[in-house]
Amino acid sequence: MTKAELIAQIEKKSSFLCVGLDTDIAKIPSYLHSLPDPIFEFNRQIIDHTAEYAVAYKPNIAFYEAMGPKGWESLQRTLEYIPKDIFTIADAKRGDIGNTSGLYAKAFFESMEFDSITVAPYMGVDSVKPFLEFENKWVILLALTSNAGSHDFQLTLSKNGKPLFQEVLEKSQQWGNHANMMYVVGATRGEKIAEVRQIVPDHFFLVPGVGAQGGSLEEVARYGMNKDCGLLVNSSRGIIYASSDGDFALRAGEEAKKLQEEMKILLQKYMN
Ligand SMILES: O=c1ccn([C@@H]2O[C@H](COP(=O)(O)O)[C@@H](O)[C@H]2O)c(=O)[nH]1
Repeated sequence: MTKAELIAQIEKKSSFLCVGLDTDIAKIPSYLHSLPDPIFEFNRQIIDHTAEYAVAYKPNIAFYEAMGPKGWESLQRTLEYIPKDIFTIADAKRGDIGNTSGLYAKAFFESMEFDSITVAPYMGVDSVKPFLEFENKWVILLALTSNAGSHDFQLTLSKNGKPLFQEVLEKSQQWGNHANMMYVVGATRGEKIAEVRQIVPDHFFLVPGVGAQGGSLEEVARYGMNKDCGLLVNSSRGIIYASSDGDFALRAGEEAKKLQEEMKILLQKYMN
């Protein structure tokens, strides 16, 4: 998907919502377990009830890998079911020496046809460049993550006085086709989002951490929004596990709608 197509979706739906498909067999209603592909059936119903409010879906690959070959099948079916005008993110957090990264890229961009993949930057330029060689495909680089452990490295100052997340942002601007790069910036990082936005004014951010992790959607929009919106805000558990009963998909739709309504107001207030 192109950047213009993504922006058009955001405008059309007045939404920058990404629904996280962190589908855990232990958490889905037990009556689905007797079906041939319970994970896909759960996702199908979630997609049916949230697609009008969402501009992106983000299956977290760990949840599917953990199920073995059946999990990969559920993932492929889910990807095929997502409407084609909605942006898809493989949250796989890959990155390795060049030839291996090239095969990760092929797996997620060609075999599976995701629009984007999350990539860890810490092996450097040759581990990221292979992902940037695919037209209209996107690398979403981990910059400042939402978890407490981001203090261990990302927020620690290097010998030239800059935090590592800043080095990642600055350095990655020199890598290959960096226009097709987005950055992961956690919603739990508050005002730090403004610092990130200053360094990369034009790039999209994938922002996990609202909902179950407690990040503020208002703060994300206030500090992170740019002229194109520039944000894809993810909520996984807060939407897909809004109910553990037979009304799970309806409740997911209601949660997605609530977020979309807030987003509509925030777009009017902060998009500049
Ligand atoms: O910094 C990061 C990077 C990725 N994630 C992923 O996003 C979702 C968040 O799920 P919630 O249930 O909405 O908390 C999940 O897939 C994480 O692996 C993140 O949380 N933080």
